[in-house]
Amino acid sequence: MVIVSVNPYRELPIYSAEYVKSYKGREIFERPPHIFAIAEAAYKTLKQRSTNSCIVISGESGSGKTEASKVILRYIAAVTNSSNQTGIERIKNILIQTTCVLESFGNAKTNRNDNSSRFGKYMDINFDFKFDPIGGIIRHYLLEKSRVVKQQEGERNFHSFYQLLFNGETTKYGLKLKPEQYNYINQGNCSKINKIDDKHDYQQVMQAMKIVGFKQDETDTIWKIVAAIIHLGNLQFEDQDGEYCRVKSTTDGELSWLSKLLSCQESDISSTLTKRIVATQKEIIAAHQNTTKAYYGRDALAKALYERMFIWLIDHINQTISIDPEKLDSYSHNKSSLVIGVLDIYGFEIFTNNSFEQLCINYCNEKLQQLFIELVLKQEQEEYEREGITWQHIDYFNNKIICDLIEQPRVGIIAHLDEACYQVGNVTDEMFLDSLNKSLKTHKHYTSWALSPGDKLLKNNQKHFLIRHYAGDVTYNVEGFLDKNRDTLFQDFKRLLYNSTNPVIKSMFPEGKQDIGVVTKRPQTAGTVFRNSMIALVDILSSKQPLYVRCIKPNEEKSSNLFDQTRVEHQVEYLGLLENVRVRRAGFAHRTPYTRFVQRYKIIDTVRSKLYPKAKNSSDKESATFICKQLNIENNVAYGKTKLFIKEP
Ligand SMILES: Nc1ncnc2c1ncn2[C@@H]1O[C@H](COP(=O)(O)OP(=O)(O)OP(=O)(O)O)[C@@H](O)[C@H]1O
Repeated sequence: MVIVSVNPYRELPIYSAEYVKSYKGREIFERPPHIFAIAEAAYKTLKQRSTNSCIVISGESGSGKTEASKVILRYIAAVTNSSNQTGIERIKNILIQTTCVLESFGNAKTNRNDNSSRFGKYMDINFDFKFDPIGGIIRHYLLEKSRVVKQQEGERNFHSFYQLLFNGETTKYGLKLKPEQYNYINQGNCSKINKIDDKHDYQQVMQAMKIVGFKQDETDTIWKIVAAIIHLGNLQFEDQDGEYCRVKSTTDGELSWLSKLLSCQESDISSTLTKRIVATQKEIIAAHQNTTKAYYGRDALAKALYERMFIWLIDHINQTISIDPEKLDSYSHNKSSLVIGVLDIYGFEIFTNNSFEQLCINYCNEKLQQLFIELVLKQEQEEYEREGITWQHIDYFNNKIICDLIEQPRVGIIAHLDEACYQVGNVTDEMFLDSLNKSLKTHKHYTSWALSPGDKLLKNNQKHFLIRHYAGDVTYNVEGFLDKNRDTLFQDFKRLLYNSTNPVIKSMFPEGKQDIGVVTKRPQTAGTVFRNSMIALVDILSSKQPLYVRCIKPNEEKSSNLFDQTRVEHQVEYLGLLENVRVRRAGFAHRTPYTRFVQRYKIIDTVRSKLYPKAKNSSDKESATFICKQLNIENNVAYGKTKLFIKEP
């Protein structure tokens, strides 16, 4: 089942209680297309067939995925349990409020969307045997943490930073300067934007955190971390003879504020930022860092702090909403609860400068498109062939070749990146690009400046490679790829924060417990972790009955050139919607095994119903044929080997 949702970019009066009522309990074909209809279909799948389903929301950045996911959550909350049982009401409320918290810490203004999700989210909602929500679990995917220290022109850091700076209580965090004066906040030159009221949003987040169950000291710690990162960005180093450096003393006392906010000793912070503890076979020494290395370490610390805090937030939410396995017995008959999953993940994006994160985001969208092709276009057509139904094959572009290009072991882009990261010696981003060029020079969906110097997208971009994605060509700048893939946080920083006297901060860095000199296993690279998480996500989605929301970003009001393909046409094309309609129109919307069909509809067989189960002498297929004849729907059905196929009325 697929619904196409075009972002209206304005409030429409179509989500009211009246609308909920008009979709509740209705079949999908009874009412006009609506996100509520998809949510209702998922809920019906659960109720009528005791089958888990998932709603996959996809589309490019800014097409309305997050808004659609919120509409779905609100609908499910509205149609379930109205008897006001406190436990269920509490869960429903928390599920809705988590969105507000996650948007504050995981969303940011980009050049494509003022409220863009910079992480992926998959939420399972658990239902009990009365089909009421009893809990849930959120899985998260790669937060774009590089944004914490670097933003492109016209973009902002995560909303949380501005919510803290504009809420009027900044003095308690030592934030006395204007937002434009903080280095981690001001790079996009747009701290304040018209469409977002940060002060108001801060109040809402505080309220939501309370409802979700954060204790006061936990909420305080979260904002202290955000404030500490802002201070960290203004911390400067001064050179001492080219080899050494020290923290520059400033009038704003960043170091002392960092100490207060992170509950760590000022001297420990300073030495961790300027020295690196190295254990040799004989001794443990503190190696001095030059300013370049110190700034690198400072940025790594800021990114790690934010990422760990974000993961801690989600873990904490999960602890509040996840169902206790011990109690599953009282919720369900078979020790497992029924589930509706909702996937809202970052959409396909092309910026002026695309980096490692865009490669991951666009790879994720390739995987989702592949799943759509597998489930909606490929399997559908294969089923007709398997069942022996006459079928005219409908062609479509299969993007598996692009998924392979990125994810294949040994030869894919991620494998090349890992290999470059694991090599000893001074391996550079350019060397990684060379290895791609050598290995992928004949690949239809890969090129680079060295391979196609005449390509207009690659002109003068010697450090870029280009992937011909299903949704368009994207050039990626390799600068920083190795570093982002290694994703190293020095043990010194983990030790520093593990020794914080704030228990929440301490709990975010458990590896800091390790003694100096202990050799640990090499962690997986960011690229491999992401690839594995995408493969696992596809497995989760494939195990459920999928329903699709395909979001479309509308055309600009003033389209620049009438002869250009419009943005909507482009999306319709790459999303494979035309092929989807063709398969659907030529095919059969409903199918059911003969046994189940006869079991359910034998009552309609007025001639022979009294004879059941004796009419079983005839096969289920014969009985089904008989029933269809009586209903006079023969022209709309096809008889497969094991299933009856029925067209839309
Ligand atoms: N159904 C809707 N009604 C009104 N406005 C909407 C609706 N859907 C989206 N919008 C508007 O479009 C903006 C972008 O939508 P949204 O954040 O849901 O996009 P997205 O597809 O999740 O993008 P990203 O991939 O960047 O996270 C919203 O902030 C809102 O202003």
